[in-house]
Amino acid sequence: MDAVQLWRKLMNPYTWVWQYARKSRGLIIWAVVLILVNAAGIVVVPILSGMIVDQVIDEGHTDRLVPMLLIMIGVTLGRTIVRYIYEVCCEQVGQNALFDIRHDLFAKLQSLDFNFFNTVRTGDIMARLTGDTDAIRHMIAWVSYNVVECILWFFTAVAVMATINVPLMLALVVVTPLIGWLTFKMSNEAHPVFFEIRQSFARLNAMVEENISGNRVVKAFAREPFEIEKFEHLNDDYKQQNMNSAAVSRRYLPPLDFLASFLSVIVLLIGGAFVIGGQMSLGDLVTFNGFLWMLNQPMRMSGWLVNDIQRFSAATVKIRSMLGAKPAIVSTPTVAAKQLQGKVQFDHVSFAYPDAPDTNVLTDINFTVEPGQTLGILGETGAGKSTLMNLITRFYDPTEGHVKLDGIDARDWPVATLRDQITIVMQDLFLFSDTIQDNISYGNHTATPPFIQEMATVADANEFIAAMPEGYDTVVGERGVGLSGGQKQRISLTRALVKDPKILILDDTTSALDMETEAAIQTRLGNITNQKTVFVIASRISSLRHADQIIVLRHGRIVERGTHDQLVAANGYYAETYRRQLGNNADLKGGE
Ligand SMILES: Nc1ncnc2c1ncn2[C@@H]1O[C@H](COP(=O)(O)OP(=O)(O)OP(=O)(O)O)[C@@H](O)[C@H]1O
Repeated sequence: MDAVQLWRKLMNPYTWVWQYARKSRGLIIWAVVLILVNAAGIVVVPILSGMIVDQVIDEGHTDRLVPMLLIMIGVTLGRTIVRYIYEVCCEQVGQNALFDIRHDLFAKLQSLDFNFFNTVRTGDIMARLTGDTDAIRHMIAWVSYNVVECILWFFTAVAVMATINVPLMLALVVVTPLIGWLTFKMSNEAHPVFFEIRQSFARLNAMVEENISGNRVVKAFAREPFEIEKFEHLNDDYKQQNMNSAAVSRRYLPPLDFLASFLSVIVLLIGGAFVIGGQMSLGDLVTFNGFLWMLNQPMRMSGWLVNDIQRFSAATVKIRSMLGAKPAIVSTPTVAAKQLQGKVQFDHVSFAYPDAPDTNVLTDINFTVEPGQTLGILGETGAGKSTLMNLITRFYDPTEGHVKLDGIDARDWPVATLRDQITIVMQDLFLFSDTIQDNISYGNHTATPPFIQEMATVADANEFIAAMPEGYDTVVGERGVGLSGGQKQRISLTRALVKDPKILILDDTTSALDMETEAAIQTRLGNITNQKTVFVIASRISSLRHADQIIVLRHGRIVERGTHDQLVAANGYYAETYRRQLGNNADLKGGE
């Protein structure tokens, strides 16, 4: 790697963060000006201290004491105010940048598809949105001005000392390369440690997140001690990683401190000799002593600042990797957004999930559903039913063949058009922590209350919602805590119906309901869905029997297809399931 490449690599995190900070250029300019003013003011007190010794104490100009003291107080006060203002400016720049970074991260999250969420754990994502973004804010709001201050103080001190006594200044400065070398070594050692701390924090976060989401399973299996042990293990790892970082600091900070203290010794020894030899006044020695902390402070700070810079650098890697993640499904439409008619064709479609590319979950699927028709899908668990539906909404693209909507490949439609007009009621029911009303109107904010109630009646939800203490205004918890499985299913179905899609996919939507409720819903659904193309995945024949076509999936292939009567006559898996369910429940027979 040549010097230019190395420089680019080192500057990479800063050029990246500059995109976010540069919007606050005005504040940054103010901060820089004020930092310079502060650095200029910092020399006043040591210089005046020396002058007091020489002119007031030594030469007896006592009348100069009060003005000098007043100037010292005034400058110190002024510097305090100036420092306060630029600290506020830097914090503001940091918060502005943080706001935009969080915005971009969240927008990126919305653009990523199932492939990303299948592979990255929620806790890890949360760590990026919290700890990592804060490391960046800390860099802009605190580390940045401290680094500038340290550099300015150091060189100002060196410059002023050079005007007083060059040999003494050189004697002090000669120690600094050693300090630079120690700082550089510490930085090298700290970098991997900080990366590990960050990873460990993400693991801890992911575990806690999973524990909270899965708290019912934990309690049901009385596995709290196991969870605590698992947490302890990760907690211990996090502690250990932080201890490792502290160990690096512990190794380097004492020699750095020692070198800083050594500077006082140099001033006293060499400066003292100059004073005794008459080459320097006592006042100048006092001034030199006053400047020592301006050499000292940057050296002491440098170790900590390097730590913070490493943390910043590790955080940018993680954040940028998420911002750079590419969704597999991208909208590159060749047709304009328009109303779907509802025709769905699968043309020699095969599919394998990206994490298992050699295992076909669907193989050579062919069927056509005309607008307004209903397709019923039956199949054993894991046969590929949900996967089939995920291809219609373009949550995934087929590995082979074409999924066509109104005769056009799904990849040629704008993704937003597909998702807007195709609604899927998933098996994995999710309700937001919000009112039932807002959950139901999630896909259609303009839905009127009478329409919502009408759809809730179709889904057999109106009655139980109305009976709740606050009716449609009842707040349900994350994942619909406080509702039964069947109630959640009915609210999810209402939500889908309120969106009034052209294509409706029901993935085992009524499985938690009793047969009578399910049959009532089916009848009412039949009345309102004659203009829609409907896909029904179900394990109960009663939910499938009225479909225009039914397919049976096994190991990702269509093994039977036809109407209810044809399939019963064919005497295959469908007929066998039908007879078994018929034997178990005389109602089915009655429905014939
Ligand atoms: N994200 C994924 N990555 C890899 N394999 C997956 C993924 N999701 C599902 N599968 C696999 O694909 C196959 C089909 O799953 P799918 O959920 O489509 O079946 P299904 O017929 O809907 O089952 P069920 O009736 O249990 O819901 C299963 O073998 C499953 O393990």
